[in-house]
Amino acid sequence: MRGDTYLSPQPGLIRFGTRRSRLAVAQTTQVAEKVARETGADVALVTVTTKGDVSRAPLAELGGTGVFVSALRDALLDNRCDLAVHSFKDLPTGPCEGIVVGAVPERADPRDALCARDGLTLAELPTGARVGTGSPRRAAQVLAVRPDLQVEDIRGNIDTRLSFVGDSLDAVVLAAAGLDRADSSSVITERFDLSAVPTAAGQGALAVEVRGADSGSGATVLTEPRIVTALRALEHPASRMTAEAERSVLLTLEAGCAAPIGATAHITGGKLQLRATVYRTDGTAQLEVVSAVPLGNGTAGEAIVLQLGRDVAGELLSRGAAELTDLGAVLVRQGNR
Ligand SMILES: NCc1[nH]cc(CCC(=O)O)c1CC(=O)O
Repeated sequence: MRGDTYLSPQPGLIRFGTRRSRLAVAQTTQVAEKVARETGADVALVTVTTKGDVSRAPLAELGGTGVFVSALRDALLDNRCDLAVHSFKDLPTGPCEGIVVGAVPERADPRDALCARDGLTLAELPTGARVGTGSPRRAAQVLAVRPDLQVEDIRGNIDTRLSFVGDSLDAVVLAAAGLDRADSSSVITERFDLSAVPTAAGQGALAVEVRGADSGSGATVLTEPRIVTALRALEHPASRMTAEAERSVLLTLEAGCAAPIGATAHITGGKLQLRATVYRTDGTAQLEVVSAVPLGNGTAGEAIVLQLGRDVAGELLSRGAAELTDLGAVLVRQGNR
C-alpha cells in the first residue's frame, strides 16, 4: 500500500505495526522503546495505511470503525509485523480469529480534556459558547452540565481538531491521553473528573496484538521466546483489568462505537470498581450503575473481570438503558485521531 514501510522478518528484530497518524506513531514508538530498553531487543516501526485514514467515504460504507484496525491486523497476519499497537478504545469488542491481545501496557490518563481558548474551563465558558466534539457521549456530558452551550460536530485528527479552537470554536473535548502522548498537554485547560465525566471504555489504554492461537482453555499459545519476553515487559495487569471490565460492558450491551456510554473502572481499597453511565444524547437524562468485585492479591481472573462488566450492563438494561438511548449507534463518519 502506498507509503507503507516494509521490513522482512529477521531473527532478533521485533517489528511494531502502527497507523501513520502523529499520535499512533508517538505511542507505538514509546511502546517499542520500552521493549528495547527492558529486553535489549532490536525494534523497528512498520507503518500501515488504514482505509479509515485515506478514504473520505462514510465510515459505515467502509465497514465501521474496524477500518482503523483491520489493515494493521492484516499486516500482523501476513507477517509484515510482529506486534500491532492499537488504542484500546478503537478495537472492536469482539474477538479476531488468529489474533490475541498479547499485552496491555500501563494505561495513560483515561480522562477527557477540555482545550479552550484563553485558558477557560468548562464552567468559565461564556453562555452559548461553541464546543466541538464528534462523540455523542462527550456531547451529552457537556450538555448535561452546560445546556446553554452549542455543541458542534467535528472530525479529524488531533491537530485538525485543535486548529478550530479560537477560530470557529471556543473549545474542543479530546482524550487527555492522546494529547499527553503526542506532547500536546500544554493545550489542555481542564481535565474532567472521571466521576463526573466517565470516558470511553479502554480510553487511555493501548492493546498490543500478536499472532496467536487460543488453546481452548483461554490460555494463549505463543511460541517465539523474544515475543513472549517483549509482551511480558509491556504487560500491566491493573491496566488490563480496568480496560477489560469497561469493554465487557460494551460487549454485553452490543453497543456501537458511537453509543453514548461512559465506562470507568479503577482499583481502590482492594476492589475492582466499575461505573458505567448511559446518556440520552441531548444530556437531559442519564442512568448510572456502579459495582465492584474484591481482588485477591491485587488481581482478579479474566472471568471475574468480564462478569463484572456483564453484571453492570445487565443492571443498566434492566433499568431501561435501551429505552433511554440508541445503544447500537454507530458513527456515520468518524475522523481519526
Ligand atoms: N476517538 C479517536 C481516538 N482513539 C484514541 C484516541 C486517543 C486516546 C486513547 O488512546 O484512548 C482518540 C482521540 C480522542 O478520543 O480524543
